[in-house]
Amino acid sequence: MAGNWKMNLNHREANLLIQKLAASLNEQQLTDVETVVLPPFTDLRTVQTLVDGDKLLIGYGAQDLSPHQSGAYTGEIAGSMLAALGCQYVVIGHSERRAYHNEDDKLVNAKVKAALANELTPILCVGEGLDIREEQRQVAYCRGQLDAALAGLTAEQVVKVVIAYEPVWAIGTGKTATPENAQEVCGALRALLVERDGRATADQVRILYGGSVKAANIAGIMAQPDVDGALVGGASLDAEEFAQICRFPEHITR
Ligand SMILES: O=C(CO)COP(=O)(O)O
Repeated sequence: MAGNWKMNLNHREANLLIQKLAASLNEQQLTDVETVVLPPFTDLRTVQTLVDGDKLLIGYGAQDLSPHQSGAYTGEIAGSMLAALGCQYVVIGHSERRAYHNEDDKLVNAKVKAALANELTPILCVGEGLDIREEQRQVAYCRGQLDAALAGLTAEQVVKVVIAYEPVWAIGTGKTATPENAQEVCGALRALLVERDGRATADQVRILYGGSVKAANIAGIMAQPDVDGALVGGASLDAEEFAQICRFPEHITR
């Protein structure tokens, strides 16, 4: 379960949210469900200090990285810098970056390679806009995005990638895809991985769903065979709500 904080919470607020989250989830729950936060860059040192100091079983990562290793790229953050801060994950190709920063498939592919070169796990986002959904082209569109993002990667590298299917029309809108909508595309993405690298590789890759995930709808989404987790935006800013999402196995067995 990964919480994408987007451009919210300064480092003091981050401190508070991590402490509340740690208090809401016991060690068993954090062992059963891998829990990850993805704060703004300026919060990462604070999160690292808390996680290390209190030995919290909470993973963390960044929301973007530069495709370059170092050099004259004003305003950019290199993968090696994130790794040095103990990050395990980095979001790549979020629809907000594709839309507001013109990130295309080629750049997304370069960023995936930069993440892997620095031993960071990419959380690679794909997802269709409303126009594509209305034309019922979501499967082909998302498969195309995934194929382009993974270009040139070996099967060994592909197993290290986490994929997040986030339909743009469901992000921050309160309109969650139905569990069947999520399964349709997540299943098609896994099928592409089978075609590309074989069943054994495809089965090891974790595929997340994202878009208006809340405690109230997580169980239905997680019950789908090709959904292995969630990428949560707004609801991850509320410690108790995010903790409830992370406790989803209890909802499923109930
Ligand atoms: O974009 C998202 C996570 O990356 C989803 O955001 P919301 O959960 O706020 O819809």
